[in-house]
Amino acid sequence: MDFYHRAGLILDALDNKKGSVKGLCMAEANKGRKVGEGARFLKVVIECLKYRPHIQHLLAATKLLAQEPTLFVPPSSTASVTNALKSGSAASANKALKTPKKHVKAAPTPDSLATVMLHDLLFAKRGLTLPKEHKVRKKLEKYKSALEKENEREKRRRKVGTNEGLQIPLPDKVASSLEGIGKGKKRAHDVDRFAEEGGSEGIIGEIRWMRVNTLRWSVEAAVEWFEKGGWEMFEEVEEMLAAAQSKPKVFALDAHIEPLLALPAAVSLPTISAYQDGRLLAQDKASCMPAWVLLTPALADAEDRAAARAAGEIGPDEDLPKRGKGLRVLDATAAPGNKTTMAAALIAGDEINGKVTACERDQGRFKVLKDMLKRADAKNVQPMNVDFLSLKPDDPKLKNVTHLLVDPSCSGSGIPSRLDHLIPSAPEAEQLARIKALSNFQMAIVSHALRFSGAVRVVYSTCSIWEQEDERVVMRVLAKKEFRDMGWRLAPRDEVMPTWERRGRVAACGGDETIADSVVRCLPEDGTNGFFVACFVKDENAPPIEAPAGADEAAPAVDDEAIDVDALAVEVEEGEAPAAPAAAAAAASAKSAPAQLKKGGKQGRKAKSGATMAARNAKSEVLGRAPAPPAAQVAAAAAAVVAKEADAAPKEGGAGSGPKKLSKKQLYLAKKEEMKRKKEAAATSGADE
Ligand SMILES: C[S@@+](CC[C@H](N)C(=O)[O-])C[C@H]1O[C@@H](n2cnc3c(N)ncnc32)[C@H](O)[C@@H]1O
Repeated sequence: MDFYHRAGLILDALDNKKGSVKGLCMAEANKGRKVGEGARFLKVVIECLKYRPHIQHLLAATKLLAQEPTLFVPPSSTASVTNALKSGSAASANKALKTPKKHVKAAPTPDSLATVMLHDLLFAKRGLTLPKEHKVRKKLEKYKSALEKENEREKRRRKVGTNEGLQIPLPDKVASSLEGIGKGKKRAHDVDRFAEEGGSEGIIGEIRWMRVNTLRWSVEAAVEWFEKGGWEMFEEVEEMLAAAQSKPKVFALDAHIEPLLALPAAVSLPTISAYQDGRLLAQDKASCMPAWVLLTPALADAEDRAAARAAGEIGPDEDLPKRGKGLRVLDATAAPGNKTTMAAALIAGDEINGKVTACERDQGRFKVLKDMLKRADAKNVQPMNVDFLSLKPDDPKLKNVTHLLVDPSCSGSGIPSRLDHLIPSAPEAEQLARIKALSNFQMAIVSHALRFSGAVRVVYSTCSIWEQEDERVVMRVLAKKEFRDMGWRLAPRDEVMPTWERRGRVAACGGDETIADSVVRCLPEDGTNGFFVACFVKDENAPPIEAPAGADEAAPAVDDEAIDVDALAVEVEEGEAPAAPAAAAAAASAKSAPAQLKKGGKQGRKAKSGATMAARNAKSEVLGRAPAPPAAQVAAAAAAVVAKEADAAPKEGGAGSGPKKLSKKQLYLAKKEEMKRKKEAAATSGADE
């Protein structure tokens, strides 16, 4: 009965807009820590939501709740007293009152509990999972034939042949992304992880994004592993998608983010052993952007240093950070840990010797974060179950924190697979009030990050498509004299995914095109979740920037200091969304999609990184391709620098000479290309003969 109560509680929480389907199922499962429970809740709750209007009809038609007022009232709960009193049953109210306090548990409403139980009674293959002698079961069985009769009547009335016809239909893509939940389990806890990640993370439209966890593996090893397993690699995601029509085992390297691979969405995660053991992680491309943007300059510097060391220009240990003196990242809002583990992977290793401090306020989600750290083998992360806002930005222990990730709770309006259409939406005014409250909360979190004494780079991101949570938060920051006086400004486009075409909305930036161009937007038509990324950089030596025109106008007239963040605590869980106000949603998706997946959208890191750009050019070279147009435009300046550097470099043989040392990946690609050429040559000569 406990499972039914808890599933009923999830339905109640959904009715009260306390979170997303997935978020609430996982939160409830985390309370019990029973392996596989998250997936079980998710499956049952989704099924109940699909049947809910029909079950409501059955309850009304059979008058079940009125005839059995205490049947769905759990005895040992305070709520049971209220519910029992409401139902008019003195006996059950008395019983509830006598229950000792220590056993008091939250109780689902009779309506939600009845929905879950009727679902199992009528529609689940296994039927009700209660012992045959259980009182509730015995009573419900008495109503079964009346309920089934009404069910058949309803099928005839609605002209549907099967029970499935009585459900609220799910869009194909959403339905297929949920199909694998609970199936193909190798180890029982994989089922929960799959439920957590499989529904939304990593799978967008036709693509399943997988990040190579470089804490456990390398991109080269991953490529080799896939190819050995009979998978064909494609240079471009679009080509891979075209090939996927006829071949299931295809993959591509992402054009913008190095450790990212694209696979066809139809690929089943539980069948990929490298996913099972944490060498591959399911993570949407957009969700990889914040850590990438935060750390690319540091990575480029590290590559420069490594190249100089390899060339003998600096000593083997020179410029290496001393023990404990590496880069310090703070992830302000970390669970479930996608961005934390990515940041940890990017800065691991001697050259950067980086560490991440990961804050998570929510206890249940903190457990999820710790699981993820274990799975990713992220030993360079210190997780803290703490409210980020309670940390002192001038705490001497945190003075080495230079880079911060700020990915606060948001409306989640950018996530297409959230099943929002299964839940009745709140009135528009209520939705707008919630978005405004979220925007204030986000402003409070990002403001707190900017106050950290050592901070020089702060990336702000949301999986929302609403301007109030995106550009307008940025505009509020830029409007604040306090931050401008500290030297904060927006990082320019060439540091923030320069070759990603979809940028911020100009109107939301008070008409300032430079600001809009400095930030990144993503939409599902780009092959990602809806997402937003902005990067603030501090330059204490440069004169403070001016407040941008329109900044005050764009800023809601709410003082971010006066927010009761705790009051929002439940409302702002990850991925929780008010349904999109229709007009805004339509406007967002009507915007034409840039060709993000097209050839050559290569992400240039910092232009000054000759080594990094050289790596990219070399990759194009070994594959026998000229850089394709969009990348070429943006990378032209950087490529020129590289070409100049290459020209200026002493020729082979001299000290520190020769072409830049090829990275493992370049070597791998070169080797591969050579083999391909040999094969082709052999084939051609054979044909010639
Ligand atoms: C959008 S999620 C973060 C997702 C995460 N960055 C990732 O990529 O996996 C926001 C998280 O912030 C947490 N959170 C919200 N307010 C917080 C606060 N004041 N301090 C610490 N964590 C907070 C929420 O509990 C939630 O887990």
